[in-house]
Amino acid sequence: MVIATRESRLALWQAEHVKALLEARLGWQVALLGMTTLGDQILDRSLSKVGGKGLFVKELETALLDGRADIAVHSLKDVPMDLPEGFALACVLEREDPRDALVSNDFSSLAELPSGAVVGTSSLRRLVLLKSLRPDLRIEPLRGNLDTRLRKLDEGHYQAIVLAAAGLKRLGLSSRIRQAFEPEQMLPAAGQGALGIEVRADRRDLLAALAPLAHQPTWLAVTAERTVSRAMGGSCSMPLAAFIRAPQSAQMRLEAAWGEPGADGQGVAGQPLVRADHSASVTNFAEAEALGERVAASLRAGGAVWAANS
Ligand SMILES: NCc1[nH]cc(CCC(=O)O)c1CC(=O)O
Repeated sequence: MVIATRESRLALWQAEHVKALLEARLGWQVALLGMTTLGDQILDRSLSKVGGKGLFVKELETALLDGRADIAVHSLKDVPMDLPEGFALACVLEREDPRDALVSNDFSSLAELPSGAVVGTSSLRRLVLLKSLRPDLRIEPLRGNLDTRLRKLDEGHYQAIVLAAAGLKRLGLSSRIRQAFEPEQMLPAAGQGALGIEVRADRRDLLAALAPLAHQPTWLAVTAERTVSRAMGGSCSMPLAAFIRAPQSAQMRLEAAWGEPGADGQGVAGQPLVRADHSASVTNFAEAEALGERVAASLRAGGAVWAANS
């Protein structure tokens, strides 16, 4: 069994995590195949300008196609809802911490940041959510893997940065989290904190073997969340948050938020976020997608539209 993985520390941790799971639960022998993707190479431009979702997964899928690897492990946040023809998600694992986290060397919360403070993030979602909480902040682009982003903070380019708590925790960097935002403050991205295992759709053997590893409530919840993303335009770089807090209940409440990034990437002053939320009993994928579609329709009715690369 070979796992194709990106070579960032986070991707390697995730691949090792799945390797250990497969060895313990299925008794398999697993090796890792490290690869560099386009998304890892392009560090100077915002992901929204270079193609967004899919950038991190294409090379891994090529390895699955030509048989160099059997499975690929992904952060679901980076994976488009509709995989390319011939690929399938074999399972989604139980979600870890879905929250965003503030990291700073000088301030212990968003509220403590002085007026006009520079906060690093290249996520349009984080930009619009931060701007709605603190319109006075200056948001500056911040790309690169976790270590790079932390280093740029430590070099003094930003007073604070915002990134996924899950990534920091996986790498043993929880001590750097000054504030973990609760979803009511900063709504997470569709799929944030959840890992998925991708295989070639014709690998029935793998689909069957991996099915027992699935965490069904997480899978249903992230399906609903990712349906909102697909319905709004499908790019991972939209100013969109979509999140289900308590997926263990048959009644799932899907919340979403949308903001206007503005031409200068600083948001549009005074413009409130478009918010939508609906609840439904979700016991299968069709119901999850229907819930996601309803929330997306409400966002659009509230004025949310995605003009790519605007
Ligand atoms: N876009 C990069 C990315 N993809 C997944 C995670 C975090 C881990 C996860 O969501 O499972 C991150 C880092 C970040 O957003 O700070």
